[in-house]
Amino acid sequence: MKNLKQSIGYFVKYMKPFKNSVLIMVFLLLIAMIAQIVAPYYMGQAVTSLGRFLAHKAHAMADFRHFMLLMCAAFFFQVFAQLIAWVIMSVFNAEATNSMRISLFKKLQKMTIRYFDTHQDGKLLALFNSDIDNIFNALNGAIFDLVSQTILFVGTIVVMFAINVKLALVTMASTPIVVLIAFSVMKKARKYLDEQQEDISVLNGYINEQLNGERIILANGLQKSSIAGFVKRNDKLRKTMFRGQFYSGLMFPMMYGLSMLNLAIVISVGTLIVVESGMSLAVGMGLIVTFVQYSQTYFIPLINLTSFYSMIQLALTGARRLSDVEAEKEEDEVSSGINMQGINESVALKDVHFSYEKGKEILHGINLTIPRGKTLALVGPTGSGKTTTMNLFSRFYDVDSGTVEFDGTDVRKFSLDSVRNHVGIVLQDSILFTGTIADNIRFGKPDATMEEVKSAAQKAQIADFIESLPDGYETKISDEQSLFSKGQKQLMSIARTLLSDPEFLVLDEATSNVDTVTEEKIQKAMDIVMEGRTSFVIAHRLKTIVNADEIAVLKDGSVIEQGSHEELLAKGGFYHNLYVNQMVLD
Ligand SMILES: Nc1ncnc2c1ncn2[C@@H]1O[C@H](COP(=O)(O)OP(=O)(O)OP(=O)(O)O)[C@@H](O)[C@H]1O
Repeated sequence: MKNLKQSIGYFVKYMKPFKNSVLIMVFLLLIAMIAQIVAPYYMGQAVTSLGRFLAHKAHAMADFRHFMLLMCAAFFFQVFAQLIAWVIMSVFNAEATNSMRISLFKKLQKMTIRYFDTHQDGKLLALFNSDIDNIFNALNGAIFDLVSQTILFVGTIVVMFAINVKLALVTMASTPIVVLIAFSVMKKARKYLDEQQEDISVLNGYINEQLNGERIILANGLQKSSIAGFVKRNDKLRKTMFRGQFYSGLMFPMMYGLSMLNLAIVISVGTLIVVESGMSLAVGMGLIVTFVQYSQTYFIPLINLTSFYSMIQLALTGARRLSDVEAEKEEDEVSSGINMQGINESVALKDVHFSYEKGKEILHGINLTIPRGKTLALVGPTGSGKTTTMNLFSRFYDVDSGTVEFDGTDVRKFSLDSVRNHVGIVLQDSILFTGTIADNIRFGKPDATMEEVKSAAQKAQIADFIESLPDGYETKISDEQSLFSKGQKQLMSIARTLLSDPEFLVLDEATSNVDTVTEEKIQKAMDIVMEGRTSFVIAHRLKTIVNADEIAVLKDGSVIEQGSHEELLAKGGFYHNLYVNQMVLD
């Protein structure tokens, strides 16, 4: 029930701006349904008039013509009003799902890094290509019918009672059985349709993860186990899909069968009632024809509503999942807080403790200070917490205790906007976006001139490579992203950073997997980008940081050694061993 309330709340939120259109649509459908409800009455009256005419009452012909005309007018209004209502609905449905899509994308842009770290990309994509699609389909197909069929259902009951109470009761006699059967089948269908959406999202997440890791799968010959993982998840989806569709599909034939049975009851019991009441043949015939029609218009809504059940259910599930995302915690308001002006003294971590999950501390009281214009390099074995430390500087995560300080002020006091404006990040796995190389380099400074772009590329040691491409700076990235090596991508990312000129640079160097020539280029580009700039570098190859002003060694979340390259070598400790081992490997 709570889920249903949540889903309906979501729909109400996105339908509110279109309430006038919805009201006009409901009004038009009301007209259409009234026309549909009165048509059988006119048809019955026409049959009665015809009966009278055949019984040699010549004046009844005029009545016959009159009722036939009214019946045709009713049909016309029904079709016309339905057509206009359909057009109006199509417009507001497209608009409503459009704003759902935009809101979802905007919301995702405000999410914390923690959210992305804990949600698979594929599952997030399923929100767009499965949940919103389901809502669109339901709005387009089912909502129109939900409104019109409800009006038709209620209207038919009212008119039936107005015409003949006994026959109305006969027509509705089977309703409790119908509702009981429908309710129990729907309950089952609902359970499996809910599961179906969850299974689609799990499968999407798996496909996305496996495709991203295709290189590793191929390299390790893991294709079989990858396929087995897919088959397992796909099989679960197949089963829930079958069950969901089976139970929701069961409704239509069952309801249709019941409607036929009901029709037989209306004709036979209705005939008895007509005969017993001593009506004239013409009136009796007209009445039976009218109620045969009403028995249909009474059952059609029930049949339609149940046949749209799965569509509506999928949309309700989608709405709940989307509203769950809307309720997720966002990053702090980007513009609230002090505006960071720049760095005059230092950037520091003071007694920082941090954990991703409660009770599993990753950093245990880190103290690091980077004076303005200096470079601090962080080295340490894998899993020691280097990336975690880096994430704290840009406030991707907040500390459990202690502080991250810029010029002695807690980073949480600054607006996120200004922190991110002053902190530049070059990641190990640099991402290039769709567009040209030039677009990618001017990413952080969209108004940069071509001269500035070229100069940044020059300093980042990537200009020669870019100029060797047939389209140079205008080379499109979309399809060729994979043509660039990890090192080349990082050099472009360094060029991007040079152009946006941040006061504080956080750099995760990518030299671990690149060839010697690229390594040298990265080294040179790093030296240029860090020159005179306050910088924090995660180093994988110690050769690249021998000139750093300060080197800190991180192990199991604690800084165990700190000093210049020479000091640390002289100490003969962990850093010394690390360095000697790497030199041997080189
Ligand atoms: N998003 C996360 N959620 C939970 N635990 C995490 C998350 N990211 C990292 N960890 C854990 O935190 C610890 C430190 O990881 P981190 O990535 O900071 O190490 P690292 O020194 O950068 O390693 P590497 O050199 O391999 O990149 C590891 O035990 C890791 O499993």
